[in-house]
Amino acid sequence: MPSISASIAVIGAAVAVVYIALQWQLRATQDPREPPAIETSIPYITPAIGLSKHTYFADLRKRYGKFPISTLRLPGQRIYIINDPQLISVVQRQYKVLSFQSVEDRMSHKMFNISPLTKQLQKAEADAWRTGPAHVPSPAHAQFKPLAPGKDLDDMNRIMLKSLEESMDDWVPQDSQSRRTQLFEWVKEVLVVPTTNGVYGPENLLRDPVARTKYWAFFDGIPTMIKGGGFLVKDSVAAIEFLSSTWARILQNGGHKNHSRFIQKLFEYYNERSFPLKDFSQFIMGSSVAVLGNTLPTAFWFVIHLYSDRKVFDACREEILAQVVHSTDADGNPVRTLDITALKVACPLFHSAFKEVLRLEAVGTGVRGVEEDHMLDGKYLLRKDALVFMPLVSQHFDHERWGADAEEYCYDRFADKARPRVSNVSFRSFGGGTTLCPGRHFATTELLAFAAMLLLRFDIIPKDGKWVVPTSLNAEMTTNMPAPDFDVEVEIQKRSDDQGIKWMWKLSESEHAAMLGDQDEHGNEKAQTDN
Ligand code: HEM
Repeated sequence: MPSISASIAVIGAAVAVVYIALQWQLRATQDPREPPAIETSIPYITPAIGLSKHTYFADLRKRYGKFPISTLRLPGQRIYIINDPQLISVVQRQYKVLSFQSVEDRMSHKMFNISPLTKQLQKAEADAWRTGPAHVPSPAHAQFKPLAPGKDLDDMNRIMLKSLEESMDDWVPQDSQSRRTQLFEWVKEVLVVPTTNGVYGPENLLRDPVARTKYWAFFDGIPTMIKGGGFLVKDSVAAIEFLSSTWARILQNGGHKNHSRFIQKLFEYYNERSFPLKDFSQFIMGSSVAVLGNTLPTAFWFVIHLYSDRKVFDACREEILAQVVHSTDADGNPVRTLDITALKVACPLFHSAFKEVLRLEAVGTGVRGVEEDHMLDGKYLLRKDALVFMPLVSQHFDHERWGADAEEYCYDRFADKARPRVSNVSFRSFGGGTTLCPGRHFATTELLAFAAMLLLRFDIIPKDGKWVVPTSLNAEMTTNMPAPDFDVEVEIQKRSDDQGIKWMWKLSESEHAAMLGDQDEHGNEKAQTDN
């Protein structure tokens, strides 16, 4: 029988042989024209472990400096990490070869149980767009048109605002002056219905509390499903089945006509192309992740930053108050009216405080799929089927562009004319290029309106009188805007100067202000009209 030391020697030798073989294989399969490979100390394993946390990208920058582009080799997958803003612009211009559409299609295959026919149809649509003329919209763009500024978006905004207004009287119970609550949970509870009422319209499924419970079960399982662990999150899979079959029943009976233009357009898109109903009702159900996934955490961080610093609170409240019109109703009771459009066009500090939340708190990564071998900027070979990652932290925390205070919350950063102007490519919370988030106008209107309503009518006091702004180190990479690591217990109080006042919230103008980050289809910046 071999001694223990001999066994250890044999195992050690085997490990060494495997290690050398992996190192050899990694080098042999890495084309010298590809970006340099990093994190090769244990080939394939080191980056796989690192990528389990979003903090990995900041960590890589600390260890490797401001590298422009590098390769991470994972088992069966290459990932090119790009930090250089010039290269990011080049990526955005190559939107057909370095495609967001292919990432969306891959994700849908990981989350949903869809038929081979639907996969074929998805591929045919994507190929037709990729090889077609420049003016042909991508499948996603054809589906999400109602979110662009225009009548459909105005209708969505109005329904969302009405819904916010109707729910506001219950933010604190009507027979009470205050309520104690966990802030993130509360924000989610009060915003989920107005947001989805706006997007889905009068027959919104998520008005039903059972459907909302199912949505959260689905959402919580996404990170595991994406990693191929669907069998570990049976509740999520069952929730998808429940929600999508409910959608299928609605659509089968023509119920989409009672929903918003957004849903009608999605239905028309899939139906005209003969996608099976069972499959596309899963996609329609899944759209709720795009709608809510980033919106709800952004609302939480916005509220925390507005209320946790008296200076920010006072400056923003004062600016909004200046837009409030005072009048009386027929019985002589005080009426105050706020035009929500003014929050975008006449409240530069408040608008800046919002953008700064998006800049500072975002942890996500822009992702693109490489459709064919491609020489990026004529310099770096990107191999077919690899992924391109553009981590937000590399852009948002760059001292050269944002200043030495890049890691701090400076609410007036975007309104301060003394600061140098930063390129849109460096502000990536809504993504960039042709795939810039189409829901950004809706989300911005809603979150500014929600925060203004709070500032004007409610005080928020932390449990022990002292604000603790949570970290988000443990957040999943499912969304760009993270959930906090812990919730914050607060008391929400009706303001003493708000008794007996009737509030009117109106939306006078159609969407017209370009968001920071806007770029045209070539990745060039659009003129800024909102600063
Ligand atoms: C604060 C809230 C939001 C944030 C931070 C956000 C952020 C993003 C980001 C980063 C992307 C990927 C873009 C890229 O990589 O180029 C995206 C895509 C998308 N978002 Fe949003 N989003 C928000 C709210 C919304 C809302 C409310 C909707 C719908 C009403 C929405 C609909 C979409 C859709 C449909 C896409 C896919 C676009 C495409 O395929 O071209 N988003 N969003």
